[in-house]
Amino acid sequence: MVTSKLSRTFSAIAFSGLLSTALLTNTGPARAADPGFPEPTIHTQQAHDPDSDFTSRWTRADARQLKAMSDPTAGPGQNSMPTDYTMPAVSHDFPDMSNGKVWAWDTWPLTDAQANQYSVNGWEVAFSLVADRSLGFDARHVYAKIGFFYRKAGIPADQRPANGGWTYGGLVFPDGVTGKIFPDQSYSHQTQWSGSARVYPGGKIKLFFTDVAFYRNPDGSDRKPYDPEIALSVGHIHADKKGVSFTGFNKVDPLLKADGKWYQNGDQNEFFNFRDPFTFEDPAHPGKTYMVFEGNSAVQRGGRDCTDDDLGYRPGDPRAENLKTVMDNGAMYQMANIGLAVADNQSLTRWHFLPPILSANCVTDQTERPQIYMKDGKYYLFTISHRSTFASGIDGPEGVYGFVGNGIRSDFQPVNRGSGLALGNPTNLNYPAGTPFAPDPNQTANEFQAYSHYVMPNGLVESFIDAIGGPNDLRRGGTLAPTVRLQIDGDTTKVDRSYGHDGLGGYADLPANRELMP
Ligand SMILES: OC[C@H]1O[C@H](OC[C@H]2O[C@H](O[C@]3(CO)O[C@H](CO)[C@@H](O)[C@@H]3O)[C@H](O)[C@@H](O)[C@@H]2O)[C@H](O)[C@@H](O)[C@H]1O
Repeated sequence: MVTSKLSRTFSAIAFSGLLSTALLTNTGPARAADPGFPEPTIHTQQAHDPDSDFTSRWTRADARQLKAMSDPTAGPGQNSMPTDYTMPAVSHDFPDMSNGKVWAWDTWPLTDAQANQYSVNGWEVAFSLVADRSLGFDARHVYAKIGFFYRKAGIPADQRPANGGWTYGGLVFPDGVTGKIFPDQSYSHQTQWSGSARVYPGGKIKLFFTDVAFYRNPDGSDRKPYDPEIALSVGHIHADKKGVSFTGFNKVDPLLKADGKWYQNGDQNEFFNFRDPFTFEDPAHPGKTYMVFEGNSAVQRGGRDCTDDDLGYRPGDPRAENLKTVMDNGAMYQMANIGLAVADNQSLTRWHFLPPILSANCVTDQTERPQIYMKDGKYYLFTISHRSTFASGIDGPEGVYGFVGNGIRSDFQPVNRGSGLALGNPTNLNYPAGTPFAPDPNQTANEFQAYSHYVMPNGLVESFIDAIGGPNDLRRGGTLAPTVRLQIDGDTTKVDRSYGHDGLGGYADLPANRELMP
């Protein structure tokens, strides 16, 4: 499981000439029947009580639309995915926001519970997972800490330095604060994973994050079982002429641990996913605070637990797959879900689980950094997923997947022709992962250019650069990518190519839309 994605990628660069013979289709649920691909599942978008046990499904019939809408005639060096849903190519000479100080990846701005982004006394603030540059980039997850960056607010992106003008402010937590929630503190590594930061009048900040301990195997071997808990720490922001600093963050409250009932735990699967809390208030349920997070369906790893509903084919669809065959091919190892929890008190220190709002059984194993985004009365559930975590028989690019409904618990409709793809890296789905992709002569691969996207107000999307280039000119990122803009409208989203330069805005641009003067 610790295989480096890039090593997998480049060992997979084998031009096997797997040009799909499938026909190109490009319409949504109402399209004419296509001989190669199924119709997507019908989703009503209907809202359900958040406390109910209705879980929407991202089905295989939905996810097969990803391939259905890819261009089977696109050859090596071409993107087969529609450009409306593809992030424009990032150039190989990208700037570094920390000027070589740290690797930076998952990033979240300072927001309130409605996802408004705040500048504080004239400074914009972003939290990022960071790791020392002496570590290899792929080793970063085990050593991640939450750091922060700040920059002057109100400067247009094209008037800032190329790297966005950020100052690296250091780590958020004093040494030894996190990790204490684990009763057995014999871990070999303690690390901090993603979350969200909510600001309150006066500058109080509630930082929700994933507290993680990695334990050494008894035989000393490399693979380490791990233990993640969703946690809260409270601090204060200080911002003066010189810059930004924090106090507090010297205590951690454990909030949620995977329960094995709705959310898979380590007894069921040592590779389970449980992390990335995103809290929000829902205008439809005043006085309550909810949280979405990444989880897995609570089944025993490898159990044959997918159902015909997870496949989601319309009755009589001749392109439907056989459930037994799907599981014989191993798809039941991919059992992602998106969880929901609700706070039991105003200070947000006590929470309880509700059933998941989305499952992706036999579709993908990871629905990471989920977030709820509200626009025009609609509720969008955005999440990120990797090409490598899709189940056997499903293929899609690294990037953002979106689902639209009419409440936080809805029969969510995957956006864009039922596929769910909102913003993918340039990828040719007709070729194995890692097949060189050359949108311009200076680049050889962009399939892993960006990841861990977060959708900000006005449809702006930030992400970090993972890797650009091929085996001969590979450059790892560890810094934020150019911001892009999505036009979000009903059940469609589209990359706004009039934003920035052909759709690519400033590097690391996370503009505040509100000001806080504590
Ligand atoms: O089971 C333990 C594994 O832990 C590592 O990987 C964790 C995941 O890291 C990424 O997830 C995010 C999104 O970028 O990054 C944060 C951690 O750095 C996390 O909060 C986010 O969800 C990857 O995107 C995801 O695929 C990984 O599973 C490690 O890499 C593995 O080798 C295991 O040890």
